[in-house]
Amino acid sequence: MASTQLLNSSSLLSKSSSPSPRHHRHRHLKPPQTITCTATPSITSPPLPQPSPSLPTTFSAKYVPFTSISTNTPTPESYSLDDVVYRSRDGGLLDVQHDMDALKQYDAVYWKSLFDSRVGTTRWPYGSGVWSKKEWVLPEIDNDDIISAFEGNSNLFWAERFGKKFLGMNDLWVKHCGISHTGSFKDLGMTVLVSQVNRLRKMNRPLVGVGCASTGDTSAALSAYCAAANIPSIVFLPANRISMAQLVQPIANGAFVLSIDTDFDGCMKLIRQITAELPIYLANSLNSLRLEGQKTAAIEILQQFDWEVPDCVIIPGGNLGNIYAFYKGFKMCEELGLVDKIPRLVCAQAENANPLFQYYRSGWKEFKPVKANTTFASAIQIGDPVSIDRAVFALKNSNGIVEEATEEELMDAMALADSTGMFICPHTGVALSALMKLRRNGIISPTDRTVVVSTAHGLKFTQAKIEYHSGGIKEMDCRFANPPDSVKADFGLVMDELKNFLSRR
Ligand SMILES: Cc1ncc(COP(=O)(O)O)c(C=O)c1O
Ligand SMILES: N[C@@H](CCOP(=O)(O)O)C(=O)O
Repeated sequence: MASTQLLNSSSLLSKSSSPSPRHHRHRHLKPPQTITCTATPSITSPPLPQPSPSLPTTFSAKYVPFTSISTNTPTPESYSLDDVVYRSRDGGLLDVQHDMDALKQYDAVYWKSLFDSRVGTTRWPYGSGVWSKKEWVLPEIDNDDIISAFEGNSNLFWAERFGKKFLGMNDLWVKHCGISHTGSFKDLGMTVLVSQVNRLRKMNRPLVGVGCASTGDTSAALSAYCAAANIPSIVFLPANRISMAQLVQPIANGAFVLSIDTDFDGCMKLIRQITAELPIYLANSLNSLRLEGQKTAAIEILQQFDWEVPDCVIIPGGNLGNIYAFYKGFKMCEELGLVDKIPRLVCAQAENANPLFQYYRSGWKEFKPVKANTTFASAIQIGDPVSIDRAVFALKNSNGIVEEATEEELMDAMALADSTGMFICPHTGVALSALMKLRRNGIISPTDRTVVVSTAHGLKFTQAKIEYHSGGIKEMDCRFANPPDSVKADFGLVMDELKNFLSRR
């Protein structure tokens, strides 16, 4: 039932049968103010500042070795975003570096006004929460090459009841990145990556498809965006380790799906080897393009708070790209003067897959990959995260914290959140458990403005919820289970049940 609901609600799928969802109407029209090949800032509303003719009208970005960012050392090594490259010459990570000098020519008021003016519009592609920040994301792409489902602009939910009831907090927020086209935050990165592949294929670059290893969400996003762009997608899934709802997504979207008898880390190793051999573009977050889209969620949070910076942001971590993406989004806002500080970042891991937590607890002495054990937070069952260096950098530079959650803690937290009207995924349960611990030990105070990043839709994880609420999980009390009562179709018996229920309230 969960998967049916998700598939029915996907606007990507309905696109082919119904050619004119509201935001596609303008796609091939060029309204006077639309930016085309260059990223000329364009503003027409009277109160918005106009770029002066003497200021730059194009922006650019390139790949540089991540170490040049983390050590703040200029490097001659760089690559065009049109190159197919995932690693620096010495085998390290890459990062997308924007021409900050050009961006700094415009003041903070300009950027805030520009971004705010695009929220909720139907103007292609700026109505997307990602592409509303195009100049900071992928400035040089032609608008017609963009593959978007108007992702982003997700609800920043005031978790009033959860905060007050369980934590004594009045300023707790949940950023629902999972309420999205394919049901997770991966849409934010995938629109950027697939758009760039679309551009490269139009430039006749010999890319036969796009591939990823996945614990479920990356593959769902990849296959949907590729289907929309008519680009072949190839996904490697760890056999029997992802939810049925996640498995059916790439299948339905026409991906070539290999269910492989290994764990995620094994699939990741294989896809890296395959993409080194074949002209298949790598879609995992090792590819730094993905993080450019994901970082917009951080910018969006600031925008939703009228550019006030929250005290703390808690993010569940697996392959560890997202924690860096959030850091990058916040940092860019600080560097360009939109805010004057960044929030404290917390990365939350499942105890059963906690290599970052162990590294943190050792005082950052030595990183050791782990064999990730089964966890209800199956999308973060990852023992050898590719973005470990990015995550450590983000945490060290944000006074960051790493926390972990046991299976019982994460499932209880999920059940408690659901009981206050949310319907979250187990990964968000991990983040909420971390928050509960940090509140208990006083690191987060009752008045701290705190944002928990919810990464996937709860409907993808109904099986975990069913097991919890039926109380059938080994060695777990399932304290907050709410199983249905069975009763015969008899007025008196139904009345008895109801009286019983009401007397307990
Ligand atoms: C639902 C969900 N939450 C959290 C994560 C963790 O994100 P990251 O791998 O960027 O740390 C993932 C994927 O790994 C995910 O699918
Ligand atoms: N949770 C992820 C794991 C892969 O992460 P990625 O961000 O590197 O693609 C998934 O859904 O597959």
